[in-house]
Amino acid sequence: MADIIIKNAYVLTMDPDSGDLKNGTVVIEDGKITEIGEKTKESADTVIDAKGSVVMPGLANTHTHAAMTLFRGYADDLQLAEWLEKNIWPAESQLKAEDVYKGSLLACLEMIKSGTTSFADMYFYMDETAKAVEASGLRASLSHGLIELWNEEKGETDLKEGKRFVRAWQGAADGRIKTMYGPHAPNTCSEEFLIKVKEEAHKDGAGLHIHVLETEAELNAMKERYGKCSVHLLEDIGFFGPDVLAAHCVWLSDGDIEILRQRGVNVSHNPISNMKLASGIAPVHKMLERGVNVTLGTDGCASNNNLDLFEEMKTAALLHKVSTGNPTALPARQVLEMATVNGAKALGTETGMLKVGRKADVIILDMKKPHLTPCFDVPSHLVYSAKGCDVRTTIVDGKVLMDNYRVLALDEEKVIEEARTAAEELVARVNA
Ligand SMILES: O=c1[nH]cnc2c1ncn2[C@@H]1O[C@H](CO)[C@@H](O)[C@H]1O
Ligand SMILES: [Zn+2]
Repeated sequence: MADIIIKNAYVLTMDPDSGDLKNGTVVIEDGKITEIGEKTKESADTVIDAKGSVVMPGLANTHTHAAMTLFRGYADDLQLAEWLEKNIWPAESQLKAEDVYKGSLLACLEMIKSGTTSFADMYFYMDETAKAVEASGLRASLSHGLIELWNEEKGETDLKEGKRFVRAWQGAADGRIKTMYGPHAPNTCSEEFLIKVKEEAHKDGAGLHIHVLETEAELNAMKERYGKCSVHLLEDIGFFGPDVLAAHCVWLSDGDIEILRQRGVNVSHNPISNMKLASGIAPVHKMLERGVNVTLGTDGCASNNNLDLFEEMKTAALLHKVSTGNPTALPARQVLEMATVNGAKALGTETGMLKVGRKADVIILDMKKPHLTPCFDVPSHLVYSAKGCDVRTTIVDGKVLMDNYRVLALDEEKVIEEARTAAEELVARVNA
């Protein structure tokens, strides 16, 4: 007997070896997809009639700072340096562990409700984010942010905490939690420090999550300090490999793109954050053309201001059409690939496709809505018309976290209320 059968759905597999099914069935057992077809002979405890719905792989948010939900709308319409150094960092200095728990739990709730089933995070008090992931049922790759700022002592302290975190949580929550090292950026960590972090990550078999060339200011600072850009510095110290997740990658030269491709680096494109902070436009069209694994991220809620990957998909598709002057750039299916298949590859998670043997991270979208009617092309609707709130059911690791808009994994009202109170008290401490 299976655990879950989803029937009568449009099945968007995202599997290059098999097409979509207009009216199909997905069977889930022991956390995995065991059958996909027109019909099944199986029976199951839970049978979901998905008539008028689309079933597809859950989305992967490859760059966020979950607890920054607490700073949603806190410091908008500012330059990145002023935003980060004058507003966000002083506010973060007042953060307590329990704030990070409440903010992360709010983020998990928002992700479950908008179809994101896995995410990559870099922040502080990461035990709390890990506990929130554990409680929520989501899948995540978590790292403690290392901001050395050329202070050797701070570097040591951060790295020690990063290592403790990696060792404490690697493979936790039935393997739903993976850990990474999170050196913040090449302009906030020294060359020597980045080398040390890379060595520790290799020793522990953990990945590396880093911001790269987000702003022109970073590019200029790197050229001044080292006579080369961040990508060349990281290349020269042997930092790059398929275990690296590089967020932003806005200010790339063609040579940089070639390095990222050769090293199999995973790029997290965050169009909304880049547009909001006016950081620039990442050369995503070129990267994809050359075969770089480009994925999608929202960045934190202070620079987005939500975690809805459906919004991110639409923004990516539109931004690269207007920036290349080519309306055929980033078509809907390619954008969906970035948010599913490519994201899963970057996080190393055996998800991202509906395929027999893959882990069952699955979402169901309700298509019987005014803004989704009529429907000639499902991928096109998912990118250009749908919103996260059209997701009615979210399944991770074969467990139903939200059933027909009802969140089972968390107490929704309590999570919202506690995060709201924590955020207000935090801002009161900052202003005191
Ligand atoms: O877009 C961004 N660029 C640079 N830093 C960021 C961005 N968003 C969040 N953080 C900062 O990264 C640290 C996580 O370890 C936090 O200080 C967070 O505020
Ligand atoms: Zn970030």
